[in-house]
Amino acid sequence: MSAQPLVGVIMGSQSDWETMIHACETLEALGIPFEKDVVSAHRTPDKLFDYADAAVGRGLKVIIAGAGGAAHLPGMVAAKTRLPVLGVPVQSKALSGMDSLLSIVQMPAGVPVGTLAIGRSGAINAALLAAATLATHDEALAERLDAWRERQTQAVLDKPEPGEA
Ligand SMILES: Nc1c(C(=O)O)ncn1[C@@H]1O[C@H](COP(=O)(O)O)[C@@H](O)[C@H]1O
Repeated sequence: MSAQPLVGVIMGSQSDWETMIHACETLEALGIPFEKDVVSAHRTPDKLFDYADAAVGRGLKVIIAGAGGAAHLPGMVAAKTRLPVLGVPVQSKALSGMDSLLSIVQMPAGVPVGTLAIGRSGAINAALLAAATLATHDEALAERLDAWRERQTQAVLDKPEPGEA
């Protein structure tokens, strides 16, 4: 997207993309400019510090951070910026994402990370929470978000009854 990104979507590894794509697709559907990048607290710590330090100045309003396993990325970003950080636990192979969830959720008081559900649902909901946050100051986005919610409701209502084709 060419407009000034308002949401930064970062992930610990390229391998998280199959989860984090759902956050990006949701932001895209809502017309929210975003950027995406791989940033790792473990593998690229200097890049993480630079990213978090520069985030406010670059005009980002919310950061969505997805990571799996020893998922320190969201917490470390939150430690370095006052922007709201939404953490998405990526489903890990060894422990099905419980490790990711617990690594992200149990932050010490004073350094908040808004922790979402494991996997695709969490990625989508992170984007929706980012949208809801931005929509408090953006009437046009608020209308797009309302329309998105209405379409979701209608899609459920339009489904055939269970057991029907
Ligand atoms: N949890 C983190 C962090 C971090 O928290 O900084 N950096 C990479 N990772 C995670 O390692 C997992 C395996 O990564 P690879 O597939 O690259 O081996 C990924 O889910 C990633 O988020």
